[in-house]
Amino acid sequence: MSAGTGAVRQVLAPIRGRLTLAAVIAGAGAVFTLVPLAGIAHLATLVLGDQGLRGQGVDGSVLTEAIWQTVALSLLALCLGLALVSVAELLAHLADNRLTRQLRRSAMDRLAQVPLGWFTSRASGEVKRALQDDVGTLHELTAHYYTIRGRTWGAILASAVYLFAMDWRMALVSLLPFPAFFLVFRAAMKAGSEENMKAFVDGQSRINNAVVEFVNGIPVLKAFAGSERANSRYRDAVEAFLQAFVAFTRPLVVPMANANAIISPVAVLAVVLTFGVLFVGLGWMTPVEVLPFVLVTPGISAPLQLLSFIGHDLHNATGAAQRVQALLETPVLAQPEAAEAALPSSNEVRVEQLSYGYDKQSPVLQAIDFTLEPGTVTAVVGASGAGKSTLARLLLRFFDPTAGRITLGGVDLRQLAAPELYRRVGFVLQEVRLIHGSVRDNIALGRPAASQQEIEAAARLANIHDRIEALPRGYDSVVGEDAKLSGGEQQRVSIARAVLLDPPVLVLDEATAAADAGNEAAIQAALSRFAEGRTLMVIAHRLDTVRQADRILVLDNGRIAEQGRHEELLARNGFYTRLWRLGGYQESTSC
Ligand SMILES: Nc1ncnc2c1ncn2[C@@H]1O[C@H](COP(=O)(O)OP(=O)(O)OP(=O)(O)O)[C@@H](O)[C@H]1O
Repeated sequence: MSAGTGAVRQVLAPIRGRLTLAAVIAGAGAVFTLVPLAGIAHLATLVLGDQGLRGQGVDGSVLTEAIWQTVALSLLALCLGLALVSVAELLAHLADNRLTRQLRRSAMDRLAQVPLGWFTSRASGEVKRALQDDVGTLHELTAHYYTIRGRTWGAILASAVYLFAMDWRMALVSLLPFPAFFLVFRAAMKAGSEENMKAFVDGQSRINNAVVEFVNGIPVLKAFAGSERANSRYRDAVEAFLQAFVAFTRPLVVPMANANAIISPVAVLAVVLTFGVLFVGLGWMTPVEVLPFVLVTPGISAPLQLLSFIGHDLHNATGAAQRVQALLETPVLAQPEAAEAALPSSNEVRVEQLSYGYDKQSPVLQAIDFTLEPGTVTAVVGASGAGKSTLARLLLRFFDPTAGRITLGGVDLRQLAAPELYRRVGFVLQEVRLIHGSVRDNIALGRPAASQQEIEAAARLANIHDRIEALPRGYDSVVGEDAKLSGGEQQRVSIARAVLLDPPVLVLDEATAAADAGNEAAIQAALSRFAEGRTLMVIAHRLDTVRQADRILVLDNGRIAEQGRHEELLARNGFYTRLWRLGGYQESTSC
């Protein structure tokens, strides 16, 4: 069993029994729908055969009754067969619905527990692909693949058994084209080597990526690279795919055409008739005994071809199942058991011997120690890549530290239930995420029960109330539709969201990054009002925005290089002073 088929098995495990049942019922349905063909052959034997009623000189009324019985039985079998196939389809679709619901729920449950930091390193497109596109691809497999397999195998086996029951010698030769098809088909598949197949699949995914890149990057590419070069990557991907496609399909075309020709109904009929004439000539069979073979054997071609085509569905679903399975197995952040969960005794945050690395080889933060005293402002500064944002994320338990710990009111964050943590520690981060909903919903995200007055008060404090009032539908305007907000305005909405939660501790990461000068002043004013009386950790590139902090931590390469107040650090003439000078700030000690 390959890893791919293993993933399909695992994903389908909850509904495997239902799918098997659906396939068996569909197979039985296919058997019944073949009965009318056997009925026609039987009618011919009744009417024309030497062993039939005519041959034995049976009177007309018995013959008529036998004919009607055969017709009635055939019709009954046809109706029953169609009903069984419909029941099987219904079962498979119900199982598919069940699986889709279960997969989406499990994925959402899982995503609710994965570290928040997991989302920062993944595009939302990746999650959407697994939850929407891949679950959709699995639909083809669950709702159709198994019933089609059941029907095709049912039809093939029932036909073979019937033909052997009629005349085993004729059955043997009539069915010869089918093993021949398999031999040629296998040879064709070998000709389309695995390497070519891999290049074909890789080419397909390169095109997908290039399309996304092309569409996302059109404005930048056009502005900087000129419209001529804008789509060259996409064109290259299309060309490469075309070559891979030709390399993959060229060796397949002739053998596949041969394979399909061998089992085309005309070819199968030709074989049946040739041997039929021969067997009749030899006196092994009567012409009417050849009829079942003429009627039934060509009917095996279509299901067999279908069987070879639906192999593609399985192939497509394999990749989808692997991605869904990977999403369902994303490592989660351990939450304390209700009995183990502790409540913080204060709002003091202590960071003790904290180390963290996104991967084991390269530590991003090492042996960090500091305390956020209640009611104080601590600023974290440092060069780009020093680890400032990582420190903020650890404080919000986006990840757990590799070594050391962070405590809130004496309780390790790992022992604190997530709602308790986010009730006490609010945050406004670089990447503002507004949901597709009204501005009111966006502000009240953490406290849906908040009153309109409370929401407006939060928006006023965040300096965004007047702007919201000016929107076409005020607080009911929908973000991205009639509420087109600039980066700085979105940031103020996210500040209002944090304000409404009224957390005693606040982590701000580059809160002014997305703002222009006017917006920045508005944001600064909002933040200083909001921060009043709270424990604040602010991360900033702009040193002039943090001069009034009670303490400044200067991060260098994941370690605290210096700490103290602005004046103390400047007086020290060390790393902070160099950063200050590099920033070109005029004023030195007064603030
Ligand atoms: N999700 C991630 N996965 C892997 N490495 C990461 C991830 N996020 C950040 N890093 C790496 O960790 C290091 C510290 O990054 P971090 O964003 O914390 O620095 P920073 O001081 O906030 O930088 P900046 O001021 O430019 O935002 C960098 O080398 C960065 O490449």
